[in-house]
Amino acid sequence: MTSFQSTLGEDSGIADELAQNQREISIAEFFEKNKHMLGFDSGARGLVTAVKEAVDNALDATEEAGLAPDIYVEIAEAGDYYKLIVEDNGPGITKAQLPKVFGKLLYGSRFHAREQSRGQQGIGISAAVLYSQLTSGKAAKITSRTQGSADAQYFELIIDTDTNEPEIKEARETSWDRSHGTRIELEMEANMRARQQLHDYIKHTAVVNPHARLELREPGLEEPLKFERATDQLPAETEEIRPHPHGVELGTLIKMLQATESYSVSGFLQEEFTRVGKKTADKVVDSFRDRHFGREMGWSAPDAHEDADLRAAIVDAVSGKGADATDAFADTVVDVLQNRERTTHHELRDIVDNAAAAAAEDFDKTFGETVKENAVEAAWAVLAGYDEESETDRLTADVYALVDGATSTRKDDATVTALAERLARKFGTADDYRHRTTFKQLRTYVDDAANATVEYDDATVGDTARENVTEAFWSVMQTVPDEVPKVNDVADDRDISSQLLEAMRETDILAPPTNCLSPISAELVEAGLRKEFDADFYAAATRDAEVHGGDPFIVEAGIAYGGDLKAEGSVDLLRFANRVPLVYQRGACATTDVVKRIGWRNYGLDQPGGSGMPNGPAVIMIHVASTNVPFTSESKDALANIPAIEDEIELAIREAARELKSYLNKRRSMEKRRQKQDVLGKILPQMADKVSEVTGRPRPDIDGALARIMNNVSVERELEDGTVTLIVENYSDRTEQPDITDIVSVEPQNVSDGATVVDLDGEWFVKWSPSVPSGETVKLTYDVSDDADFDINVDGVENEKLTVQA
Ligand SMILES: Nc1ncnc2c1ncn2[C@@H]1O[C@H](COP(=O)(O)OP(=O)(O)OP(=O)(O)O)[C@@H](O)[C@H]1O
Repeated sequence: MTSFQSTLGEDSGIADELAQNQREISIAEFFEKNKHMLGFDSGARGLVTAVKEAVDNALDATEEAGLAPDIYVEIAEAGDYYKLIVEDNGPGITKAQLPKVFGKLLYGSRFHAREQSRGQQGIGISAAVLYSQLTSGKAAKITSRTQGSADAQYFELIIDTDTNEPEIKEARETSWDRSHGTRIELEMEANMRARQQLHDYIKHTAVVNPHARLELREPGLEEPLKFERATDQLPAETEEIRPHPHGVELGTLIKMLQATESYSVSGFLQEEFTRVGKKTADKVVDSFRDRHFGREMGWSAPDAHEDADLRAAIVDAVSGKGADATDAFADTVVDVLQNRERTTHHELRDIVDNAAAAAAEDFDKTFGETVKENAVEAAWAVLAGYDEESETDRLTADVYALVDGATSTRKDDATVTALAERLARKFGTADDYRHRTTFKQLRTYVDDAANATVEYDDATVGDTARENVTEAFWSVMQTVPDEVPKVNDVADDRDISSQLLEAMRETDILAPPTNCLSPISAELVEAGLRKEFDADFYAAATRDAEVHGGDPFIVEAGIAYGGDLKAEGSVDLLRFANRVPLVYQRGACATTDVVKRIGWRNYGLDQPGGSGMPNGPAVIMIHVASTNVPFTSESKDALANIPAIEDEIELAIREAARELKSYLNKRRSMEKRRQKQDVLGKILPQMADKVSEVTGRPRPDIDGALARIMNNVSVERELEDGTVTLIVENYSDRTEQPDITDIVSVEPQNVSDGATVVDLDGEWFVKWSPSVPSGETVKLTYDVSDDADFDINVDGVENEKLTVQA
C-alpha cells in the first residue's frame, strides 16, 4: 500500500493523487469481493446457499401464482465442478424480465412490497449466478415457460460485474415438457461437505411447507429424497400493505412527500399509510401543528372585584362607535372572558370578533379590523399583564397556581413562589406576545426558571418536578388554528418534515393489519413436527401479531419430546423465518439467545448450570413471520436481537413449554406409580404367605388389595354357571368411565344393559363404557353356553391406574 504520510505537508497535490485512484465501485464488483455477506464463503456453503435461494424463489413464485409447489433439485458432479439444477412449476418469468432477474444484482419484485415473502432484497438468485460464474467461469442456463405460452425461453447468461447488467450468451426458444415453470442450471466450485445442512434445509422446508412437494437428487444418494405433499391447502394468500406511520424514517418520509399526489398533509397521511383514516390524520395534523407553531398559553380574566379594569381598557380601545355600542361590546367581551377559566390569544380574537359582530348588528355600526385589533390588544394586555416591578401581578398569580398544583406538597412556598415568578417573567417578556411556545421551548423556560431558583434560592427542583410543571402548562395550552404547511412545503424543509415525523410517531395509531402475514398456525406446526419427528409428545403455540418498526410480525413455536429423538446432548433447535429454515449461524441468532435465557429446569428439561441450551430428547421449533424480517446480514442466516421480537419468541416458547411441563410431570408421577405397583405386586403375595405361615390360618385373599392400595380402577372377571361377570370397582377419588371390551369366542347371550355387540368373523366384541363413581362397583354380565375363550381390553383409564384380573 502506498503511504502518503511521509510526504504529507510537503506536497499539496496528494488529494489530486488520491483522486486519480478514486472511482465508482459497481454493486456486482462489491459482492464479488464480499461473497461471504451473501452466504457464499466456501464451496460447501455456496452450494447450500444456491439451493436455498433457488428453492425459496420457487416456493414464493408458485404460492404467489396460487399453485401447489412441485420442486425438483438435482446436484451432480460435472468434471471439476458441481452442477445444480432447480426446477419449479411456478408461473415462469417473461422473456423481458428473465435476463435481469438472473443477471442483475438488486433486481426483484419484493424489496418494496410490505408482504410476507421469503425473498426480500432481489439479490439471492443473481448472487448464486455470480458465484457460479466466478468459480466455474460458466454461464447460467435458464429455461422458463410462462403459463399459456407454446414454447419456453432458453437463456445462457453471465453478469457483467463492471456494469451489473446481464450479458446474454445465448437466447432462443425451446420446447419443455413442463407446461409452466422455471429451470435453473448453475455450475460451480463446490463439495458435499455440507450434505447434512443441505438435507436439514430440505427436510425443514418440508416441515413448514406441508403444501409443497420436494425432491432432491445428489451424488451418493441411491434413492432421491422425496417429501410428498401433506396437504393441498396453500398458505393463506397475503396482501401487500402500505407502510405504517410508526415505521418510516425521515429520508423515506421526505421521498414519499416528494412523490405523493396529495396536496394536504391530511390527504397524504390517509393516502400513503396503513391504518390512517380522517380521525387519525386529524390527530397527527394537530400534533404536527403543535410542533410546528407551538401552542398558545391562556390566562384567566380578572374577577369583577379585582382592580384591573378590563372593561375600561376595552372601552378605551374603541373609538367612534358611540357609547351604547361600545359599552355593549365591552360588556359582552368581559362577560365571556370572566366565564372562562383561561383564554388564549387566538380565542380572545374570536371572542372579540363575535362580540363586535353582535354589537354591529344591534347598533347598526361597523366594527372594522383596526378597532378589533385595538380591543384584542387592550384586553390581552390585562389578561396577560405582566409588570416586572410588581411581585404580585396577575400573570404571576396565574402561573403560581399552576406551578403549585404541579409540584409535590413537600416543596415549600418560597420555592414555588420563586419558580412561579421566574416562569412568569419568561412568558411576560417572551418575543411572541401571543405566548406561543413549542413543547421544547416550554421545557427550556421551565429549566431556566428552575436552574435560577436552584442557584439563587438554594432550593431543589428535580427532574420530576420540572417534567410535571412542563406537562401542567402544556396541557392547559391550546393548539392554534393556523393552517399547517402543505405537502410541498413540508417536503422542501427537513425541519418541518421531522416535525411531521415526530407527530406521526407520537400519535397512537392502530397496529398494522396482519393479512400481509401468513403464519403456519399452531395446528400445522404440530402436524409438521409429527410428520418429520417420531416423538412421544408435541405442542405448539402461535402468538398474536405484534409490530416492530412499522412492520407486523407473528411468532410461532413448537416442541417435540421423547420417542426416537436423540437423548444425548443438547436439544435440536429449528429456526425459521417466513417459512425458510435458517441453516447457518445458529449461535448468532436471537432465537438461540432466547432459548438459552429460558430456565428450562422449570419446564422439566435438563439444563446444566441453569442456563444455556437445554439437554434431552427434544426439538424446539421457532418461526418468525414478518413483512420485514430483521436478519443480521444479507445472507439471511440469523435474526437480529430486536427486543420486541425476542419478547414474543420467549412468550411463544414458554406457551409450548408449559404443555411440555405438565406432560413431563404427569409422566413422572405415572412412572413413580408404576414402580410402586411393581414393588407391591411382588411383596403382597409374600406377605400373605408369611401371615398364613405365622398365624397358621389359610392364606388371606389378596385379590383386589393392590387396586385398593393404589386407588386404581379394578376390573375382575368371574365365571359361574355359564355367566360371565365383569366387576368394575373404582378406588380412585373421581368418577371414571373406562371403555371395556371383552372379546369372546362364542356368541354371548343376555348381555347386560349398555353394551354393543359386534360379530367379527366368529369373534364377538362386547363393549361397555360404564360410568363408575368414586368408591362404587358396577357389574357387567352376559351368558355363554359353551366353553369360551376371553380376551379383555380396557381403555380410557391410564395403564398405571388400572388393575385387570381377567
Ligand atoms: N423461480 C422463479 N419464478 C418466478 N419468478 C422468480 C423466480 N426466481 C426469481 N424470480 C423473480 O426474480 C426476483 C429476484 O429474485 P432474487 O432471488 O434475486 O431476489 P428476491 O427473492 O426478491 O430477494 P432475496 O435477495 O432476499 O432472495 C424475485 O423477486 C422474483 O420476482
